[in-house]
Amino acid sequence: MKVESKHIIKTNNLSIGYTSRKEVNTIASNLNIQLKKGNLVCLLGKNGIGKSTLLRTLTKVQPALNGEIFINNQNLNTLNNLNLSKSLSLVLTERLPESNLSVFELVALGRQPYTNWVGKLTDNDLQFINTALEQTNTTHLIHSRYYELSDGQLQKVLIARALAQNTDLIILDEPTAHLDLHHTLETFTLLKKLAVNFNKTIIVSTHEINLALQLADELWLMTPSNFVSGKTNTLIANNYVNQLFDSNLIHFNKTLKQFTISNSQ
Ligand SMILES: Nc1ncnc2c1ncn2[C@@H]1O[C@H](COP(=O)(O)OP(=O)(O)OP(=O)(O)O)[C@@H](O)[C@H]1O
Repeated sequence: MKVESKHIIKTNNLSIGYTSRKEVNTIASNLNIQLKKGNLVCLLGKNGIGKSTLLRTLTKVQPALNGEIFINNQNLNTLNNLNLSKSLSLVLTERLPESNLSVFELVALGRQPYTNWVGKLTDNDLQFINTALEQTNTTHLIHSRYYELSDGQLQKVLIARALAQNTDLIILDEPTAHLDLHHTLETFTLLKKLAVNFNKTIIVSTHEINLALQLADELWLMTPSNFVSGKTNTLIANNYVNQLFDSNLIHFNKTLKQFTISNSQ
């Protein structure tokens, strides 16, 4: 009998990167990720290290260079788009193409995998949409047009769309990049709540390192030499966190569990 793993995401010797006609640019290789359900994971690493590339590969937005990815024990390559969109939702930072959609219509798109061919929304769909708007504090924007939203408002609406999609796994690429401190905290608190109260698995790439250290159940750290994952305290104790930046300007204070500015003297 085949024993199925409990991992919502599992990778075998995954390599990520880009292929052009002339060459292969490998960003990271031999990634063996195993993630259990119900965790808030923060993916950390300096600019250009490959966080977006990893998230785009895990979500089939771009192909893996090598290796395998399993989502809920199913090989990503064998998942069709409908089943993929019932398994995971994705929040990217890139602006969508210009459109006339209202916030309601944008969030309603999250229900697309569940609606019939006419796309008629049921009471159940409306319930998911309204709850998603409430959870992200965007109900007041419901009639606004996409192009009228600030970057921060749009980010929250896109999170609402992912919530309306009601998937076990939600993957977000720098969701707080355009948010002020208050809204950043609000977003992270919401993500944590979704993991704790609703057993959602959330993977979020972020530069909010100090927040990640406080809130994440697990960290994924990308450095030029390796990829490590694990509980925050274990990674701190094993000196992985302080290797995130090769910089004289900041250092990691183990007692405070924070990066602080280095003494210039
Ligand atoms: N479409 C692309 N084609 C070729 N190379 C790319 C492409 N997109 C990104 N890269 C390269 O891949 C590397 C990793 O980029 P990526 O965007 O994944 O980093 P990141 O960790 O998300 O960075 P940031 O924190 O700045 O958003 C970079 O060297 C980047 O130049």
